[in-house]
Amino acid sequence: FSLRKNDLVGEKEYNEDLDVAKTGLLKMCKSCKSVKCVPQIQCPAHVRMADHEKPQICDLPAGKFGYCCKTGQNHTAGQNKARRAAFQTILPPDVIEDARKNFKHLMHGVAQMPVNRGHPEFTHGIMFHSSPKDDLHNFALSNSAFELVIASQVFRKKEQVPLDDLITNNVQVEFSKTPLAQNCQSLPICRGIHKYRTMDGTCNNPLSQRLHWGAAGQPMERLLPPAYEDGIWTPRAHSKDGTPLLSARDISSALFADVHRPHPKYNLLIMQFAQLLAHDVSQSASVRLDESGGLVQCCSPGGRSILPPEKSHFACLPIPVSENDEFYRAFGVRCLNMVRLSLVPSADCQLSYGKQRNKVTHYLDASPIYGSNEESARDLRTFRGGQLQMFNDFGRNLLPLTHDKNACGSEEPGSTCFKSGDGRTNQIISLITLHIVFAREHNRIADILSKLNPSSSDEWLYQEARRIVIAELQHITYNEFLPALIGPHQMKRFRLMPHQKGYSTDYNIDVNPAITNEFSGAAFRMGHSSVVGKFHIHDEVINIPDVMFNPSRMRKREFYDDMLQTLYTQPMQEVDSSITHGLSRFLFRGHSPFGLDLAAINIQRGRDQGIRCYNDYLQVMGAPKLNNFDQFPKDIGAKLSRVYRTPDDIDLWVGGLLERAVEDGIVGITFAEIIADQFARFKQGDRYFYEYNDKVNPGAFNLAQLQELRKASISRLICDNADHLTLHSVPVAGFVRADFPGNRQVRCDDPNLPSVNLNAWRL
Ligand code: HEM
Ligand SMILES: [Ca+2]
Repeated sequence: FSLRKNDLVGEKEYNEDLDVAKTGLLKMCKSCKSVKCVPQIQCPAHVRMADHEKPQICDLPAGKFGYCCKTGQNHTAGQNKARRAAFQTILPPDVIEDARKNFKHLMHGVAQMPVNRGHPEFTHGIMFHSSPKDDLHNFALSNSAFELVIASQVFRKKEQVPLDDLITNNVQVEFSKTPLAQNCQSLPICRGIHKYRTMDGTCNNPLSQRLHWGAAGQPMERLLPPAYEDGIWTPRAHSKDGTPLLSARDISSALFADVHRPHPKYNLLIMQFAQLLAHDVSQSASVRLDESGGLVQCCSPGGRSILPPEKSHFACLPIPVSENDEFYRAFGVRCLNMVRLSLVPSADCQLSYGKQRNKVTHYLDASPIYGSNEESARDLRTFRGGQLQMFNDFGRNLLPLTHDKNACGSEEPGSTCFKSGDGRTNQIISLITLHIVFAREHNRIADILSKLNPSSSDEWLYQEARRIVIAELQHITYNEFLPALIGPHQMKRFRLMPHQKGYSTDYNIDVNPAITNEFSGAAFRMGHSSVVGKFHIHDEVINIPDVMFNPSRMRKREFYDDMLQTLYTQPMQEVDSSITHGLSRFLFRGHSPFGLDLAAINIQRGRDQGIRCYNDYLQVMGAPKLNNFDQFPKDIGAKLSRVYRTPDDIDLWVGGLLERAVEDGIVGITFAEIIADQFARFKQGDRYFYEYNDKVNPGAFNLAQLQELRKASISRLICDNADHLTLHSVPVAGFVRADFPGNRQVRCDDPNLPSVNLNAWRL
């Protein structure tokens, strides 16, 4: 459905906004001096300001006003600094003592229920896996963050700190000046200026206090303050009217049926590309039992019941299943395992709410291909000719194989499991296909560069090919993918379209590129609705749960080409209130008769991440809140009213999916805005973005190279890296269904499919 009637892009409302401006509550300015004119969502503190405090309004390129606003960092920060001195700014010793006691108690009370290999919840755990070393590191960091979070809880209670001050970072207590300082993280050290981006994303922003921005391991940011019940880490569990919220599983089964609704325009390749992007910019980590990465179990065997509190790990957030559940009833399942996300101390190490750790580089930098730290990057290289390792399978280059038994969860001898820069590569076989495309592209480019410049070193070839691959990925994302996803209107308002010529001047040193909880915990999970339950490959029908963490089919000679063809020809599913049972009943089922429910997981995860309810995001975009279920279309309103007490309770992921898609886009307006904000950060906050000149980017492309990179397209990329056994032609518009009017199928050698000419890299 559309919110247009009561908000956002309607011409009438735009004029009304201007009337308000003229009558004086809001001031109008033609252009913003020293600050930028941004859409309201990029100036989110405006919702907490009185009318006379609001920033000046200004015109945005595609209509609707924006705010003159210094934006891009610390959105949840308080506006009223004067209030800060109201409470203690030092941490009293008894708070520290109590915090340490509480922390020890939590760590000793942990349950030791095993999570068995092969079970759906074991496979769910693999989603957060990267390497044994990283598990160890994560365990230590997460414990540090918990000790600080507990200290914050004790302090808040003792000092009676108002919730509002806490969630807007208005309490100035620095742990670095207390005995808890050993839990603080140190800032990275950057020596000189790097021509190439670092593997872990450090040293991107040039200011000394911001060298960690966007780096792997840094916390997720937020658009709005968290919705924790205690302001710190207790998940939202109550309706605005004080009654308990319904279980995420009940909401999932009432609202998200499995209805086949093929998208009239877009194909599955766009779904698959979206997942690769999601993995590039976000990987959270679940809390672990011990240093070796043992998984936490919150349900009794067989999911028969939720473990009682005295046997439960402190990070348990299991999903209750009703006795009469339409699906799980048949198996006697009353509990779906769910463990809360790991936290990380923030760089300023101040008393605050819990901040979730992102394990990968926040930047859009092809980290799933190269890795998010120096060590995993080295592990993927051959150190000859700039090449990445490949597994040569009877003449076809596939990703290298791995023996890490946690990468696919299977211990069967001889089973196939691939290695890449990301621990989730084997999650679904179509994702592996795209990984192979990009890894082959790297090697193809390194090979051409070495022929053009025979005396160049392995390091130069590797870094230069990497820089080109990242540029291609960024260009395809901003030129082909994003316009399809969020529509042309948002592209203009957020200034996201690539330039046709010359350099972009959009770099903004004040923009923190970090992903927001709203993006990774809700908006970009829109992709789960676009997934299809069955792949059709010639006469074979493959149920998706059968190819999750089970990639052996990739070794069939023609499978890679065939899978690519399927991604081109099969439509994606509409992004709406339908989720395939392959995800909502059988997720990671393996050999079990039932699996997990990803829709319920997304809802529960949103509560874990402290994401506010849907209505708050309508407000931050400048749209009125929904006060009544009657404001939704009849059937949706009726269903919603059965699972939520008031419209103020609706989870963001749910509300966003129920909206009608924006014009010429795939997602509704709320997700479109959150996604647009995020991709604006990836662009404005990344010094190494491919369109910047050498005043900004120490590894800038020259103009001739940049002009070549603008020829990159998803279809050229696939053509250049296919086996050409069954795939010989591609549609010109690669994300659009081949049968969509106006889309043409061309042979891979057709000159109408331009190529990036690497002669521009001859030294
Ligand atoms: C193809 C089938 C897919 C499966 C089986 C799958 C499964 C999962 C699972 C199990 C999680 C972790 C859930 C949690 O515990 O919170 C997850 C997270 C996520 N998924 Fe998917 N997903 C799929 C496709 C996609 C697609 C197409 C997108 C596209 C945009 C996407 C975006 C995300 C995002 C943004 C996250 C959060 C990542 C993080 O911050 O950790 N997924 N997915
Ligand atoms: Ca990345």
